[in-house]
Amino acid sequence: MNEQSSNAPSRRGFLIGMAGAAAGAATTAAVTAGLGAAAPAAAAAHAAGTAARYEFHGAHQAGVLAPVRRSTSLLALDVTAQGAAGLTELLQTITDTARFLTTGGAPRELGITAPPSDSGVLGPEVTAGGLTVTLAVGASLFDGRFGLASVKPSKLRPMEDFPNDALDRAICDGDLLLQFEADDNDVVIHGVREVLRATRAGMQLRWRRDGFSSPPRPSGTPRNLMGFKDGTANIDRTDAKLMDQLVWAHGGQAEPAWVEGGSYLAVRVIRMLVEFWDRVGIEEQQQMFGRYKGSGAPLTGSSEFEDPHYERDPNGDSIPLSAHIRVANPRTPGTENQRMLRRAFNYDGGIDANGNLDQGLIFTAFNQDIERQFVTVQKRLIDEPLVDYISPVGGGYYFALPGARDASDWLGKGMFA
Ligand SMILES: C=CC1=C(C)c2cc3[nH]c(cc4nc(cc5[nH]c(cc1n2)c(C)c5CCC(=O)O)C(CCC(=O)O)=C4C)c(C)c3C=C
Ligand SMILES: [Fe+2]
Repeated sequence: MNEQSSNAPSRRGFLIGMAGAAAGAATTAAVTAGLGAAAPAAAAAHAAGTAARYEFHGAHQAGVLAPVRRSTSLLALDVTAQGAAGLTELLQTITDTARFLTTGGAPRELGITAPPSDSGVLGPEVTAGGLTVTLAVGASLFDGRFGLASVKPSKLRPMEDFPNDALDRAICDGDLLLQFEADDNDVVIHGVREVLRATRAGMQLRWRRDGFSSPPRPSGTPRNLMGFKDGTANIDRTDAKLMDQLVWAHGGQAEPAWVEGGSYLAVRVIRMLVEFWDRVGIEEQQQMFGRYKGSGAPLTGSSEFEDPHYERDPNGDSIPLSAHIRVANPRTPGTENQRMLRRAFNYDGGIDANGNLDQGLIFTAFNQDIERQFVTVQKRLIDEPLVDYISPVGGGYYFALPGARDASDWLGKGMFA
């Protein structure tokens, strides 16, 4: 990793830099955003020109339950470090770098002859900027290269092709997935650059997709690029009991002990055929989702956050039986434990070879059990009318590691216990 490049700081040197960083953080006007009140805190801090900060240490990685922020980058990587020792050093370096970036502070001075220790993209002082860095592992990490085959999370596997998928395998799976998320693009890009710089000899980029979330237009939940509010009926991330039932994996008979506090992450890069979609009448669009485009209200109601009433609409006269929300969550007894924590981002990839817009959704969802939740729901959605207007092209299944509990801990340590 870093010692391969004479310009890059060693891990030990990097840790020395941390001391300055921590001191610097205390002098910034940072707002430590509690997870529950994080969205208003982040918005207020942003308006005031100060930066939100999410606590790096804890039983869980902060990026899982933090509110969706405006900018994200997902990077899938393959590990090139050798053996358990090489992987250990890589994970420690990722942890140390993420700890510094999400805390903020002054980068280490290396003297005038060496290249600077930081790109300077954020100026002389690194702002936390509402950054979270979430590290997840893919099934291929457990293939035997690192002696980890016996501790693989039991449900982790490469992502299969579903009917109607058009997966480009070059943008699927990977040993690791890193998700950077922050209030602004420059904070995300800075984070990506610094983590890749520190780990250049230990891992290789496999695919990357950048995304964004819209501000409320005009209020409530952000909109996707089909113009619908996306995230309205999500599960309540501030409900700790619910998160224990639906998001956090638990070590025990079915899972290795180290997975406690982690979560299965489904990522789907789903292209939207926006040129076709924009020619569909509003009535038909709303019937496909089961919600009003303007307000986000279910077609059985009038305000965004009221529940759809399927019991009053058994034949689908208001919300068709094939509507996206009705198929995804029929709200029938026995389907409650299929719910998942969705975190959707829009992407704009420019144009394709035919001159069509390459836009879509980076669908991400955290699950306690990827089979019981994401896979079950995805199978139900196979024949929904919306499939004519979308094309899943990439993604994968990953396991978001439990959090680093303190400054001596590192992400993934439990796998080696
Ligand atoms: C397998 C899971 C899901 C995939 C893949 C998925 C893709 C997808 N979704 C939208 C737009 C919307 N989805 C909405 C709700 C919704 N979607 C899923 C699951 C998947 N969606 C669930 C579980 C739900 C919640 C249903 C409920 O509980 O009522 C909505 C409505 C607003 C909301 O609640 O978020 C929209 C809009 C797109 C465009 C898309 C693929 C491109
Ligand atoms: Fe959906």
